[in-house]
Amino acid sequence: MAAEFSFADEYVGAPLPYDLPEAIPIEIADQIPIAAIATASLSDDIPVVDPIPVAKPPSTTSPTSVFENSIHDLSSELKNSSAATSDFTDSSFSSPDPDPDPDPDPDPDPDRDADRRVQKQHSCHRCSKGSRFTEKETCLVCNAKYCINCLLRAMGSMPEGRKCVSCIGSPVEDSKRERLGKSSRMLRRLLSSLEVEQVMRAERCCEANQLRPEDVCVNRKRLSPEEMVLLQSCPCPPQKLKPGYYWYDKVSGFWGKEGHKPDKIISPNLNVGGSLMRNASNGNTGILINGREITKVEMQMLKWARVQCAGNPHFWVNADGTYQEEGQKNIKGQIWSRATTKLLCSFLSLPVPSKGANPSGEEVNNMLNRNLPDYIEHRTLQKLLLTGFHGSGTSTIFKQAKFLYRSVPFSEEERESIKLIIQSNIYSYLCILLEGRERFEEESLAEKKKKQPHEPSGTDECDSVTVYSICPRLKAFSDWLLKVMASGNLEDIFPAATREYAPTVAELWKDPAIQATYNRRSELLLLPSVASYFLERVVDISRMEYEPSDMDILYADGITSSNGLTFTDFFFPPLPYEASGIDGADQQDTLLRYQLIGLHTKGLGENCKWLDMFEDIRVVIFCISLGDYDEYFEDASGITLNKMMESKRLFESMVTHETFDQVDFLLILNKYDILEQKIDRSPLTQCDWFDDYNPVSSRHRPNNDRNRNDGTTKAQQAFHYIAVKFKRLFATLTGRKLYVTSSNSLDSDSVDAALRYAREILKWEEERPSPNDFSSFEPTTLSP
Ligand SMILES: Nc1nc2c(ncn2[C@@H]2O[C@H](COP(=O)(O)OP(=O)(O)OP(=O)(O)O)[C@@H](O)[C@H]2O)c(=O)[nH]1
Ligand SMILES: [Mg+2]
Repeated sequence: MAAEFSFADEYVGAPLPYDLPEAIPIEIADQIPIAAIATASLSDDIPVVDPIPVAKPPSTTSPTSVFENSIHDLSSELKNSSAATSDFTDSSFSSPDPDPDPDPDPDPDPDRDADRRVQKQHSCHRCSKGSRFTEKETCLVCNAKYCINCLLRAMGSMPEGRKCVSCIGSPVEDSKRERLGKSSRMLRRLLSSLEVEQVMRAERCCEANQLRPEDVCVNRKRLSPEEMVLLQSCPCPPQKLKPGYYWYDKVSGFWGKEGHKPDKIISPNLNVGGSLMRNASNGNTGILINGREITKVEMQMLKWARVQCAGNPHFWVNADGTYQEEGQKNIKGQIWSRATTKLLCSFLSLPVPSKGANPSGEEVNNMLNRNLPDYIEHRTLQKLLLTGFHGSGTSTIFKQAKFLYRSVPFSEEERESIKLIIQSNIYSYLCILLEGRERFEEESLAEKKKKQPHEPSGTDECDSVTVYSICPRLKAFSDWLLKVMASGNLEDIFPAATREYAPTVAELWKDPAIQATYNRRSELLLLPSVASYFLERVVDISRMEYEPSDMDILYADGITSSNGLTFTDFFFPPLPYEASGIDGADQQDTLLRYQLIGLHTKGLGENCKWLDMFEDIRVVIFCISLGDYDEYFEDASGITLNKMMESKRLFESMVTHETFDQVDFLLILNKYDILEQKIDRSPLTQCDWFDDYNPVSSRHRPNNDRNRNDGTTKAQQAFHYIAVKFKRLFATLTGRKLYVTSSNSLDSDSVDAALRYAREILKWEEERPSPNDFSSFEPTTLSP
């Protein structure tokens, strides 16, 4: 070893030998020509990356043979290990080639001397130059070594880390997994630190370099990709998992290699692998824990823990260590209750529950805070894009999602800014009302005049008063406020002055003229329905110490980021009935995280050009207000348009956008409550697109009463009609099926149901047969 150090010290400044063998004979080290080392130093013109993949270097360990060998080692280990494995006859495991070609590149010259063989073995795979002492980088798959001049040509941009181009996509040798993500000196010389970081990240996180689920067998069943994710991302996963055969006791969380005593306690209740076998750990004590015959050391541990073992009892042991005998209902004790038991376990090399373990299974509720490996994170994050026409309720749905699924829906900072928005919104609402009042006053005066054109105007004052008139003091305040708003200078008086004026605003709001104006709110196109909710409490809301309630936040308008994009990550907590008996599929659901991306139409750009950004969206949730059918707005050029028609236009451009040509759409027909309120007085045919609406109706029955023929209400009929209209439109435009649901986004349960429906759609999509699979039938019904 001393020789190695002196060797390295001698060549300070030159590249140090890479992969220096444990013991280098000093004579060889002394013979290395300095020139040979110099060739390994970084040349100024780093070779341009060769885009054409180089031929896969011949190797004594091809990717498959490497992998097969590890399986082979494993099965032979298991075969030898115990009688328990002798009946392991899973024929689905391909038996590895017992004698893989020992040398696919046989030496043509059997007389070549040992030094030359060593030289070839250690020279660069591409240029054949260099010796074992020149710095080289090794392919993680085939072991080919490359010198600094050839590395980039051989490995390209390294999308999966250090692999020859021809090895990309192949699994890495298990023994090399420890090396993943640990950069080498050569790489740091060739690439910038940012590039090195990127390559290392790719090496660590790309899917091809992960342990393959089918290489891990739990309770004699190979894992599926989902089971693998579940296992690796649970709160107490088996650390440093390698290919192999394992047993897992789901009830207690005990985990071990087949034929061996337990060596870990992992999270219980994971639905992975098959059923636990009695002989899983090759025990021969006659004592059973959760159906597995325990080993002698475990029996010893039980005895020390004062668990009565006479008569070979069969125990049920829970994750918290409590145990009971099979067939008996009472808990007999707790294995870990005595401090000495844990000590003895470490003495016997038996696992004890880890501090972080949460035996109650509460971890399911804490999934959001997990630290998932990037590749799992990526695989388990489902993106849902939420958008819709202005005022359709997307922000309300978004806020509901935060309230429903986030433990801290809004930070202190967010609440503070929402508070200011609410306080200033009040003045916007009031101004809409004041403008409306002026308009209505003028109209009614004109009408008055029209009715009595020839009457003598002796009582001037009386003539100029209408139900929309306000007293001079309030009129002066109104004029001043409208002027401030028109000049866009609300910020100048807000919030200080507005606090002062809160009592005047309250007085105005209560004034009969404003109330009369408010009664005609359907004519005030810009007045949101929540105006009265806030105006009622203007004095309270305007106070400095006002803190918006959840309801206030939900109702508040205008909480949208400047670029029109907001997002929130969440997972669906199990519903009460799900939590009691989470089955396999549902357990995997709780693992999936969702990202709700709220996109305001103003962020879409012309012709929805920014939609290209959303290519990894799984479901588009398009929101339409059911109340829009008889509502209008003025576009930029002053043309009055029907809101439902505009919603339809936006819907058409979204569903036909090429980014979403494979993406499922969920249409939320929102504001169902408003439809219920107005359908009786305002026919659906007000919207041109619905002019053929002809519901089966019972004339003498009120809105919410059941229709005599089929038991549906008017609102339900209208909803069905609109849903089918959109389904047909979608089918015509895309040839696909549209999912539709109704909601009232002010009601959290309704939003929860709608978003869970989006989750169902994702599940169906995953189960959906590929287009080539003609054996299954895809329903094409248009009914919602
Ligand atoms: N009655 C009723 N009101 C709703 C419902 N959903 C939303 N609103 C109200 O409708 C108004 C508009 O809702 P938002 O969620 O702000 O709509 P949006 O799609 O974000 O609209 P913009 O961001 O302004 O384009 C708000 O005042 C909401 O409180 C609903 O289901 N029923
Ligand atoms: Mg919004």
